[in-house]
Amino acid sequence: MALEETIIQLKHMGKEFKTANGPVKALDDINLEIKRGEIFGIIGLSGAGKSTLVRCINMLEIPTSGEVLFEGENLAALSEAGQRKARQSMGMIFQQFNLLAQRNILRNVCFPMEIAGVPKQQAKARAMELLKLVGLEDRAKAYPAQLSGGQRQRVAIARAIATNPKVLLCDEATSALDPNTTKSILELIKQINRDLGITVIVITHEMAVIEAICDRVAIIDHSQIAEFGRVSEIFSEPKSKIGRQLILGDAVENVKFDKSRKIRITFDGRSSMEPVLANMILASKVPVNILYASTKDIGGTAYGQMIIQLPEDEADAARALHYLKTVQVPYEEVNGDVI
Ligand SMILES: Nc1ncnc2c1ncn2[C@@H]1O[C@H](COP(=O)(O)OP(=O)(O)OP(=O)(O)O)[C@@H](O)[C@H]1O
Repeated sequence: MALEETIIQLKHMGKEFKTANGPVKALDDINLEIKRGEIFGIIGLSGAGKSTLVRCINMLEIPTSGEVLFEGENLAALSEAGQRKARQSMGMIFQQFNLLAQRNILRNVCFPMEIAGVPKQQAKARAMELLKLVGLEDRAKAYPAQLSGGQRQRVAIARAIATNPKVLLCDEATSALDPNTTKSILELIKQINRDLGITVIVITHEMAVIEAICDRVAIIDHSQIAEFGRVSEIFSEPKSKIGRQLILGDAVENVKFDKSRKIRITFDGRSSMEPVLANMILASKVPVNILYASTKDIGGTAYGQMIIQLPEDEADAARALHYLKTVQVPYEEVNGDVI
């Protein structure tokens, strides 16, 4: 699918909360464009402003500055009916599922359709279809308490897409789930994006979630966007400090290196690690020391960084560097302050 058309645009958006202890700036000058049909990730540490961002997108919060455009229209300037329509175009799922405990799961899925005025029988038939889509058609009469966490999130997904939204907002939707269940829920979200063409916005503090399903990602830190771009690009070469911490791990900051000459090799998905290292050793004719490595395998290719101690002999070091240049593996010399 060509991801050219912008569905949501945030323009200089800011949000400040007034509290007893003075104003709290939750978001500051946020600029983002989300394309129709993509899976867009927003990642950041706790308190960075992720939830506020998503709540501004679906109008649960009103930004205190800037604009949110949905399909080119400023949400704040829409009539009440227009805002209702826009809100119905965005389904949302949460970490704690937020199902109605007194309703069985069929009636949970029917709920947004009831609010939208869909006739009862029609709503029921659609809810059954959706329960089938999420693999729970045989549990229609069960109550939320009788389901596992993963099953509850499946019901929440069915409910969120019941009114045919254009966007699905997922706020830490897998944070309460174990790794296997997380995987299956992410697969379901990906399937919904692919088969129904629903744009997905994923809010998470977990890199693994971004790696698993997102096309592009924005890293948010202290209320601002630190960097954004394609997941493969950000993962191979995070430019912001928070990006490097989230992607490469912060351990490298705490490693003490000696005074020897060192390089950082960046694996950006074009090269796989083992042949590069083996051939570099062959080229320099001396073993090299790996001082630090933080690499990930994303879709079969290597991303991340390695810090290597160069051979003491200048000529050996030059041969090793020459090899890296020849095979176009990016590297840079680093000193004591390696991050
Ligand atoms: N209703 C509110 N009133 C006052 N301050 C708020 C409110 N909502 C959020 N904040 C503050 O705004 C900042 C951003 O919070 P937000 O919940 O958006 O972060 P987050 O990245 O989603 O974090 P978490 O992952 O912990 O939920 C925090 O400092 C938070 O305390």
